[in-house]
Amino acid sequence: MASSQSYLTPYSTLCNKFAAISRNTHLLPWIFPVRLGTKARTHSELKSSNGHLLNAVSSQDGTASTNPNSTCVALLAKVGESPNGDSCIHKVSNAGPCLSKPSRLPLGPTRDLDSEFSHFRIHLLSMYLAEKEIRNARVFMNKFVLWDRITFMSSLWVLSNGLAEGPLAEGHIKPQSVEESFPLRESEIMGSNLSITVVGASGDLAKKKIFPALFALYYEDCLPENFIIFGYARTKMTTEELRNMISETLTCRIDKRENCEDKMDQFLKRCFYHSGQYNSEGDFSLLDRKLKEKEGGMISNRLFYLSVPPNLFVDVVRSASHKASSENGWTRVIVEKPFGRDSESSSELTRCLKQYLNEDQIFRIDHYLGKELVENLSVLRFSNLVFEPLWSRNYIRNVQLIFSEDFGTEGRGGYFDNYGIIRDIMQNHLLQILALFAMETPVSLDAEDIRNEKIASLFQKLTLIMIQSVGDHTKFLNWINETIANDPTVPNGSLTPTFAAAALFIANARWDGVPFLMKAGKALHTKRAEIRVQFRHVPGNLYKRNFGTDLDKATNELVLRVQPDEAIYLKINNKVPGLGMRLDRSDLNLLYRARYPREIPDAYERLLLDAIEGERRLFIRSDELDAAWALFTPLLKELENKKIAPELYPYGSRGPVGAHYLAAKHNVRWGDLGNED
Ligand SMILES: NC(=O)C1=CN([C@@H]2O[C@H](COP(=O)(O)OP(=O)(O)OC[C@H]3O[C@@H](n4cnc5c(N)ncnc54)[C@H](OP(=O)(O)O)[C@@H]3O)[C@@H](O)[C@H]2O)C=CC1
Ligand SMILES: O=C1O[C@H](COP(=O)(O)O)[C@@H](O)[C@H](O)[C@H]1O
Repeated sequence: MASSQSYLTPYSTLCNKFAAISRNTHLLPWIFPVRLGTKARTHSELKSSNGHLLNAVSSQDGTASTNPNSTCVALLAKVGESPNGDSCIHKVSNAGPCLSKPSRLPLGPTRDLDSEFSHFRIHLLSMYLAEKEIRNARVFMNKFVLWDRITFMSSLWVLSNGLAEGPLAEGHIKPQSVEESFPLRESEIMGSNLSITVVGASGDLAKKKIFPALFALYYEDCLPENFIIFGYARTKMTTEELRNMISETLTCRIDKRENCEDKMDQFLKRCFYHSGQYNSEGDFSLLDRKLKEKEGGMISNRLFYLSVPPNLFVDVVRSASHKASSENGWTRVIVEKPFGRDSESSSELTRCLKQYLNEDQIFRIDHYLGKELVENLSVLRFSNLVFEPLWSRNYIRNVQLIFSEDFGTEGRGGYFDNYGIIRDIMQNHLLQILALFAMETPVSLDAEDIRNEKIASLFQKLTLIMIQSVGDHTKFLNWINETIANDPTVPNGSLTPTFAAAALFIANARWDGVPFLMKAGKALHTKRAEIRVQFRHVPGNLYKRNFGTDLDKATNELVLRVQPDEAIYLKINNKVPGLGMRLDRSDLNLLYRARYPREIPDAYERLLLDAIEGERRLFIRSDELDAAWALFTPLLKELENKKIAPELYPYGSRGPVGAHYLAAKHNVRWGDLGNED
């Protein structure tokens, strides 16, 4: 290694190069895919990662040591400095004027640059590069966890532009296994503040779901130490009134535990209110001022939750992005559905949002993806040997996705009449579940790999098959219940369906010919969401005669009950104990409340936490959304253009009988009709 001078001189010139990277927009696409792969970490893992890293450095230059601090000391000695122990890492971390404002570096809101450990690593890497030891630098970098490599690749780009070789090709970066990454929770990075603004704070969803979910996250210590929550809406309200409003809906779900009341008080103290118009940049500017006051000069990361009707999304995003974006941290926006009414309006919405936001700032929520059992689908499939081999047309006869609610459009008739059950439930919640159920194995669990797989292996190959039910035109089961007709918020003569059923097929090798049936309805006899997988008959079944004539009854069925009372059970045939040979259908039953006594977090908790941590896996990417609309738009247009009148079904019933015709046409019997269900 060279003298201290030779390290330091070129290092200082690198500052300008770092500053210049923001103008090198061609670098961003290169850095971007890697950034998407970042994972959150815990503080202790960061520390251990730091040790790992230092060991990697030391093994490079022969100063092998298992102690990060001594490695640090040894390295610094080479540049003529002699700090000791813990102070070493801090000293090196803070070195270099160009790194004093790391979050302004071109990577934008990446968490790693906020960390002093990253500064340290950049510094060390720059030593190698300054010595034109590009090979060593590469080896060094390859030892890093993915998270670190974001920092390093950006440095390498800049440095290699100005130093030894040309820009590094992507191929130089060795893929890192998932196991090797050490997630760091953003909240644990020092000196940053998280500000969450709930836009539409006076509304139903905010009260019912968003504030309670935020409180639950706070209770579980999942929010960063420094966070504030602002409610924003037109309604005139004081902060005190907002707190009173929220406190009415916060459940001490964990009330069996201690401190719930205290925690609630502490949580409410972090909540504030600002009243403003949704399209007023002036009002968002005032919000920005209040946010800054509370953020107290820390790096600010800002999350906006758009809990307002969709026609307000663009106004809010425009005003917020112009006037209330974070200046030194990240800004993210959670958007609630509906994302348009059809392909055209959805693309238009995406186009408008993207005038103000990048795709990676937009978190389109589909709260069904945050439900425990839906999240578990991939685990069940990909980490159990017994299921994946059966997961195809060879063994599966049909798949059923069932959603029912035992209440009608009450209170949301205005919204619902404009959308209907197909847009409200099928095009998003059920289709997303179908995609996760049927996709091919993704390359990794990375958000982009999963979403790519959903698109590539599935959406492009799906066809929606409909059924004729009434006359020549009604190709979709399309029912309306009595209450929508009587709901005062629904215009007279509404043709909006509250019940629908559909059959879909996937034209690929795995699923060819397997019907995927969906049915969704409001005002039915029960509230339930489930996935039912009916397996084929046992060929040449020795016990055939024990089942009578109805062989369907004897097939295995796997049920994932998403709600209520989460469960996974497998219906099997079993011998009834005794001297005779009587067979019985029994369940191998994993009832969550029996197995896991801890309460299951609400979907909104999981999704909010993911958005805070920048994890996109459970959010809808714009191309997924386009594909979902492309599937449903022609059908919706046909229904609406032809003004096909839905048939009535009684409130509280099991829904229209036509759903059975649809199933029968595809040799399917709905699984939710059996006695045991
Ligand atoms: N509620 C639910 O269960 C679910 C809701 N969603 C979606 O979440 C979002 C929010 O839902 P929800 O809370 O029910 O919606 P609300 O209808 O309650 O609207 C939220 C807030 O937006 C403001 N607002 C409502 N209508 C208008 C309007 N025409 N012009 C200007 N401001 C208006 C009101 O605040 P103020 O008057 O104070 O400004 C209201 O409190 C919507 O996009 C909805 O589709 C998605 C899934 C479930
Ligand atoms: O998105 C929606 O979901 C709810 C049902 O959600 P759940 O978590 O209670 O099952 C539905 O009532 C609403 O119409 C729809 O917009």
